[in-house]
Amino acid sequence: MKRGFLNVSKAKARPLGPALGTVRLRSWAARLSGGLAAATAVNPSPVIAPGTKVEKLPIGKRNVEVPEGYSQPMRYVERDARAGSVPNAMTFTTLPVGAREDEPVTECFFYPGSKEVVMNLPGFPKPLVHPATPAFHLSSTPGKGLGLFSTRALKQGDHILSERPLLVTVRCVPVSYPPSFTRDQYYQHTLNEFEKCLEIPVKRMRPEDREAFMALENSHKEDGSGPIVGIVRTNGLCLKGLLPDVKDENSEFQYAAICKDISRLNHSCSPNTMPRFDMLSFSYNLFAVRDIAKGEELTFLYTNITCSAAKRNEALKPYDFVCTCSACKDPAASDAARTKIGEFGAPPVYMWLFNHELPDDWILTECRERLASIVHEGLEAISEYPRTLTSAMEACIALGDALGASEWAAKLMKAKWDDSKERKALEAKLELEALLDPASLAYPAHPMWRKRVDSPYKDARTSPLKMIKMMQEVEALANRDGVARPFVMMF
Ligand SMILES: C[S@@+](CC[C@H](N)C(=O)[O-])C[C@H]1O[C@@H](n2cnc3c(N)ncnc32)[C@H](O)[C@@H]1O
Repeated sequence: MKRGFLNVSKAKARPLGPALGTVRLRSWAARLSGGLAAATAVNPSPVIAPGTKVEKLPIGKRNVEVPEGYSQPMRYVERDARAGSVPNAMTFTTLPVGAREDEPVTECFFYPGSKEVVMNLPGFPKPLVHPATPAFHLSSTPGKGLGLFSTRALKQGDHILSERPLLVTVRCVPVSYPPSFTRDQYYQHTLNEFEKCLEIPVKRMRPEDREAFMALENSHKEDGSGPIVGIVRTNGLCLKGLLPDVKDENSEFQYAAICKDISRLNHSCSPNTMPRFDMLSFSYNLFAVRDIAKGEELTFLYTNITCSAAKRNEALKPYDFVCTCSACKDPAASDAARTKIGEFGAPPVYMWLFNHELPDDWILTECRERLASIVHEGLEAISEYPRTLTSAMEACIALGDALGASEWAAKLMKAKWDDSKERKALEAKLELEALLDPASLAYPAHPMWRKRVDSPYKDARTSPLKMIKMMQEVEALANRDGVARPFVMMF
């Protein structure tokens, strides 16, 4: 599954979707000079700088000849698995290091530093935790090939499966090439070199894992992709959090993960499941984003689903199918609703907090309307859903309404697929659990507690000093716990 959202805005990049098929390159005119990065390569230009041009790998029928003699020699050296990355060289490794034979493992093709990001996590590797009773099975589905189906009725937030990916790989390899290459030759050369690199982790896989990997769907058989790159482009999920020193949120999406089961999920523009990656166990957990009936097909989003049906189907072209979900079949009303949800995001609680020209119930009315629209469109999987629940919960806290806040906290608790920084901050302090109880001391201790009802800024408009203090307080609240929450101020 390709999740083609590397080159979209931050807000749209948030939903974790399937993704590959875009490749981050330095500008075409600049011509890459770094060598292809194998385990021993020199100057692999590993982490592409923010702001560099994003280009899509080719799709459709192609047959491009590449002159011989420009392929980088691959020298691949096995080192002690416990050893870290080699500076300026890509790393092939198996995680977790030293796993038992019956423990699932992931073959990795990493930029320098990514192995350490994982290995240095306190508590890594945590064992996988599976649901007590199996919740899915694999079966064929008319017109879509294989797919996953529920084996029992599932409630929103139910855990469906856990799995370590078969492969985690960088989404492109920088290659060197002569100025005489055409753009098409350059793309083909990139695909050839990427295939050569990926042969290494695939060869390293356990035989049963290699068999499962090579049996995955390939929708890139005619565009010049080799068999492994084709499988990666068809089945890769965007994976973030593996780069050291990330400054640009979009550059986090430089890895793709290919899974035995999750990669069998078919696309829907109103998906009923969402995976969340857990770095400590190095595994995906798949959750139901709403109630699912026994026997229903489990689905996932391959692309941004808050745009028009025409744009979605354009983005789905690399997967070689046309979506026939109800929103695509009847886009008139759905297109407008989805575009609105995508454009407006979650209701801006920090904008309302001290804006006393807006009524006290303004934010909750907005949240309820937006949630109704999200649920109507079947978009619970997108980040706006938990963010709207968070806005509603925080609004109640700011109004001193612990009972109301605890009801929103219970809804937010079920959104277990939410992997936002806000959610991680709540989880780190076990705050969400505490907020489930309206009598909890977590309420009076909460930084937003009664901020709106006890606001000293009701007459801020008449005092520039108060206005400045108010802006500082909003900023401090929005950026608490080291998390930069989106906030806007409009007065
Ligand atoms: C990641 S695979 C999903 C599993 C795949 N059906 C299989 O048999 O392994 C992606 C491929 O599944 C098919 N597919 C996924 N979603 C689909 C949909 N909504 N309608 C038709 N085909 C779909 C397309 O062939 C696509 O290239």
